[in-house]
Amino acid sequence: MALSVDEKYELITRNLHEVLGGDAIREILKERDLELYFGTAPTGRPHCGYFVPLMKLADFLQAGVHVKVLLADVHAFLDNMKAPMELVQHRVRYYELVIKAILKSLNVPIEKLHFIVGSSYQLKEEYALDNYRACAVTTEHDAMRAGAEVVKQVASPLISSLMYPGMQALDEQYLNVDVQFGGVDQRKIFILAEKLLPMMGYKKRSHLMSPMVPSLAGGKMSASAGANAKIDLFDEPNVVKKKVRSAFCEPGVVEDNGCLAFLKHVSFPAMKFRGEKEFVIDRPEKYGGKIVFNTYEEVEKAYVEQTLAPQDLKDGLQSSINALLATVQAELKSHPDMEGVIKLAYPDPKDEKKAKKDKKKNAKKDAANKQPETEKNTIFH
Ligand SMILES: N[C@@H](Cc1ccc(O)cc1)C(=O)O
Repeated sequence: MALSVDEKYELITRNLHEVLGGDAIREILKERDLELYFGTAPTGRPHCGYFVPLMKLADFLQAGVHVKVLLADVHAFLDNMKAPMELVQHRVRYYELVIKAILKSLNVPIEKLHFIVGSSYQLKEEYALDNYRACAVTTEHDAMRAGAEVVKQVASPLISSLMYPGMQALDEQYLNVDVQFGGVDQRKIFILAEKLLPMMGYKKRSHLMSPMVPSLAGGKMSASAGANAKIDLFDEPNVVKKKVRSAFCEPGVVEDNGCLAFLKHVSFPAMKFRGEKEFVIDRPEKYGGKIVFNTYEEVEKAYVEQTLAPQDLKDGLQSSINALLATVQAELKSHPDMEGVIKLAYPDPKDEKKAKKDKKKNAKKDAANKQPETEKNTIFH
């Protein structure tokens, strides 16, 4: 069934924290399909929090948007070498498989989904020159501010981390899109892009931002949340159960409640995509029996009125996460060499230690031919 412009706009912007340039999006939708990109720096290992932006990608695809996923390998390196160059190519592969598996599990059409690796165009002459042009009109102060919530903050910022925001802005031009989508943590970079591109003679793009969803431990879902709060995509059902059980979930309180947030931003939209109509909490008969909800709003209302207890909410949540993960895992495991991909992308720290030791040994051997390394890995100290 073809969607109207209003229906598309509603689907594209639902559950977002902020929309910049919504009018321009509407105008384009009247004429043609929207072109959008979402960039992700393959630094760590994606966990269940990753479902939040991906649910939005599902909305975009459902609304007929051409979605480009930028696997930002160069950015992963520029950000304080969060991912060393040797590892980043392997992580790019893992991220692509994960994103595809998740979107497939939601039954959304993926013909309009494309993956682009940053280094495939960011190393070309034209981009490099534009990057220098961007550097020539961006102050150190503005670059620092733009990256404050994205790039790792250190006492002596590296030039690479200052180049990061400007290059993210340039990507909008080089990926030839109408819109960039990301978490609201990207806001300052988006604002920089809205100023920088017109200064360089390029078109200003619209920006869509998803909210930062609290983790199951309460607080922003980020690398700083404890390991127990993060559910890995390969976690077994009993591990998921345990992690959800230990989640922070204050009775009757919606704020900072990672369980409710996950239900709102992931479980309910996922259910609809998968054609499941009801959210069922299988409460034992002696505690009142099964509870059925049709919308997230109903769950929230019951929770606030305290007719739904945290324990029961968690029970429903863990079974919904496990149902989602079951299809994602089946999809990922159907890859002929999933284990090999993971091993290369996330080498066992023990093997890494050994590799480092070997490297040191070798380095000592040819130390005679080499200049001495500085302690801090900087030029002046
Ligand atoms: N800044 C994004 C990654 C990204 C990199 C380059 C882009 O063009 C877009 C997004 C992040 O924090 O994950």
